[in-house]
Amino acid sequence: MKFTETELKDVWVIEPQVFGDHRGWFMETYSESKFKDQGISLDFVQDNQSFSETKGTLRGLHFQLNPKAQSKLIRCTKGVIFDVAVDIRKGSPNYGQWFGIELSAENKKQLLIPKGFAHGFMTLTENVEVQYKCDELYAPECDGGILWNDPSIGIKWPIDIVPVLSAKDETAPLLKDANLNFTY
Ligand SMILES: Cc1cn([C@H]2C[C@H](O)[C@@H](COP(=O)(O)OP(=O)(O)O[C@H]3O[C@@H](C)C(=O)[C@@H](O)[C@H]3O)O2)c(=O)[nH]c1=O
Repeated sequence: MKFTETELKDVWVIEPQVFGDHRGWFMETYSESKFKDQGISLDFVQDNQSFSETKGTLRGLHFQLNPKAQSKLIRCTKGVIFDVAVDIRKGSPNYGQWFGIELSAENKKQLLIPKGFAHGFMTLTENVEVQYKCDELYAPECDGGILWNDPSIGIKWPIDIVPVLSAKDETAPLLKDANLNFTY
């Protein structure tokens, strides 16, 4: 398992060791001890999976507020996504900055997004499955969102289209108007 910290402190790209043989391949997708060796200690309590039919579907940017903030370990198990983390911790030197990476069933990369970050992804193929682990349970009363194309963040989404969005995501607030309770 290879861990690479991104230019956004605390956001990690994790690449598995893939063992191939005549049957196919095997990989570990999470190892408590290997994460701890990197100084990353998380207690995952919920696993999620989503399916998006249409290329250009965008889910995000989402977070849960304290005290139900979530760290997420994200991977794409079918198709390709552009996965994005935005630092929304007030007082962080990277406040409002984003990191994006292609995750795919083929490249098997994972993105680790800590508490205090918003998360979103755009599907770059049809029929995309995304799976992620969370270290806090779903708490709809703490649900929060930021508009996917907030110009103050300036995410460069790879496909220049009006994406397929949920009704909630279409009307999400700008970062400057979002109700946030994360501190750095
Ligand atoms: C996130 C979530 C949703 N739900 C329900 C609520 C709703 O009726 C339905 C669909 O929820 P959403 O529209 O919020 O699903 P979605 O837009 O896929 O939300 C997800 O987006 C990505 C980017 C994330 O980072 C996730 O944490 C989550 O916010 O599923 C749960 O029951 N448990 C959960 O953990």
